[in-house]
Amino acid sequence: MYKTVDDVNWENWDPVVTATLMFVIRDGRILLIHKKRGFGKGKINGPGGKLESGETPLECAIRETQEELCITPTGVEFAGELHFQFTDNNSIHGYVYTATGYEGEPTETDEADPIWCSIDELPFDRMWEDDHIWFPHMLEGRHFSGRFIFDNDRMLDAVIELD
Ligand SMILES: CNc1ncnc2c1ncn2[C@@H]1O[C@H](COP(=O)(O)OP(=O)(O)OP(=O)(O)O)[C@@H](O)[C@H]1O
Repeated sequence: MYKTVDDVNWENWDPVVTATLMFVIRDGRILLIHKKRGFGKGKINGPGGKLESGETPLECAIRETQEELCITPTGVEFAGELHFQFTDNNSIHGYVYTATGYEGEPTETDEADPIWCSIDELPFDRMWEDDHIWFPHMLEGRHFSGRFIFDNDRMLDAVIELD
């Protein structure tokens, strides 16, 4: 049973899922989604999802943003990595990207509803519990690597490293 980040053998950690997140940030605002289905349904997050075979995390992040919001992000940069170990043995390795712009118009799809938020008023109470730990670093443009233990929706422990 995982309780703390130190309970995981990170050297040999073999995540069940590799996934991505993309955050378009411009003019003091960030483009988030209300996730309508799948893992994290009902929460506010960035567009993103699971890696498909043969795809790089960057390609996945762009594709998922196209699929979920009908936009193509531009000015994309790597922001950080997230390592989630769940008590039920699920585990997710997440790659986070930022973008400075996009082509197209953010549009609601079956998976997601676009929401523009001021970076000063983020809806952390409706987001995953880890987000408030690494969002400030992402918004400052610092690279981060986070390790987290979750029991379902509840975060049990967190460690964040900065470059
Ligand atoms: C535990 N704390 C967490 N904090 C922040 N973000 C988290 C997260 N845990 C998962 N995520 C993200 O949530 C998306 C799941 O989406 P996703 O893999 O697409 O799930 P979904 O069930 O919809 O699958 P498909 O759409 O069928 O691929 C994916 O971007 C992933 O990075």
